[in-house]
Amino acid sequence: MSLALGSVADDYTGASDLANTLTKGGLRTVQTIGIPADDLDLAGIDAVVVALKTRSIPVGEAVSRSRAAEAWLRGRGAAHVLFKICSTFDSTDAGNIGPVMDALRGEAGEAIALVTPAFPETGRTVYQGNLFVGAVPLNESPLKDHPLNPMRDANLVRVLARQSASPVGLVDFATVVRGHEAVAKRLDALAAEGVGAAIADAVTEADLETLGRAALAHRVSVGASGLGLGLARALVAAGRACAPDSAADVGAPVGGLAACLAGSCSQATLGQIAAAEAVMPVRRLDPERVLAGDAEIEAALAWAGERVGTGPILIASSAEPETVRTLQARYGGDRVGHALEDALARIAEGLNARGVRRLVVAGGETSGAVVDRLGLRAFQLGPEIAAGVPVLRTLGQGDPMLLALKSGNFGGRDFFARALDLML
Ligand SMILES: Nc1ncnc2c1ncn2[C@@H]1O[C@H](COP(=O)(O)OP(=O)(O)O)[C@@H](O)[C@H]1O
Ligand SMILES: O=C(O)[C@@H](O)C(=O)COP(=O)(O)O
Repeated sequence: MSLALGSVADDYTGASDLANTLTKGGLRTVQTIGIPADDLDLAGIDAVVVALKTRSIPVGEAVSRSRAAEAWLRGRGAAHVLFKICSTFDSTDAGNIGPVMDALRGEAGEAIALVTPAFPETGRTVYQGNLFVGAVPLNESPLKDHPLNPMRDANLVRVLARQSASPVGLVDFATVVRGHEAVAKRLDALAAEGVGAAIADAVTEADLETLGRAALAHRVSVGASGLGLGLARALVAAGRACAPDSAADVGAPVGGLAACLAGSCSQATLGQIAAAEAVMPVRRLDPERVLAGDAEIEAALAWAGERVGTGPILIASSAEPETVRTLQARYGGDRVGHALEDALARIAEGLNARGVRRLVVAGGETSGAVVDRLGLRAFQLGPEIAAGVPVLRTLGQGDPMLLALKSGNFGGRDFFARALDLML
């Protein structure tokens, strides 16, 4: 069985977002955590999204892990590999989007890679190479305050050029609206000038269908879920995937206790935590106490143990930008980030040991730490909770669990309650 599409994703929430989009686009999709075990059953599967945790790790490791995942996908017949990045282009001048893209493009023997983070369903559009989040440029959006990768430049041609070894060009909107052949020509012309990557404008799903069709003529592309949608539709139109008619089904209820964890400090997640206070007990971790030792984790687990038997609970480390800045200035951003991710992962493990089988996690890095700590390896896709966030069911690991791994920025104010309603 050959895969119609492979994807290497730079974080776990991003991978579930893409797997959700590919499923909606008609591809039977599985999400794996890292390179799958050899016994993963790929019968009837069109696409595999290999989730890595490479967005905020040293460049060399991000490159080598991404290359290994790409090699695995190619070995399963994937003619095209999408490097799934964040729709808000989360990265720093050191990478990791540019270096991983350069490596995958080199590996694929391609002269140029099409790049677009556009995902109109969640308000991410690209015009003249500038990324908009809703109505504002990226650098005016809440992403300017991200704890790990504050995004302070909306011009992605400039942003990517700082990270890539080759020059970066633009496939502008006027070209995209002329269709996939015009895009293909523009890519060829840029490649002939020695340009190694082109940011492509996209405002609507129709633009992404055009870009998906153009990208499919190459072996590698870089983008968010919007490009995934374009690729999925192009594959179905070309008869290379068979568009199953049944919607994603998460199978029989798993039962067990339910809990939510939040490590994202995005404006969306802060609002969702505030809304959750009305419907479930919420405990806020004290980051200073987390940095001081294990007592805060033990206290949170004891608090949860008294409540989770009668209904879902939420434990959060999330804080407003000013509080985050103060803490980072005192202890260092990396140290704080890792300590809080690790604390929430250990709390997830403790909750699981107390019978929690349904778990909602807010935050990409946070989800990565939790899923790794629980040792989860692969997921089947369930129904969509909000744009970019599906219900996931663990695959091939004994008693199933249900998870929702939410990008910090996604979902409406009632996200936690809504997720739990769909996770039975
Ligand atoms: N109170 C806090 N102060 C500083 N950093 C925090 C706080 N709470 C969480 N963090 C860190 O912020 C980062 C949030 O990243 P992530 O989980 O990927 O969320 P998002 O999906 O919003 O990007 C994590 O490293 C997390 O540990
Ligand atoms: O493309 C997106 O916006 C998401 O799929 C994504 O990658 C989310 O990353 P986090 O916000 O770090 O969870």
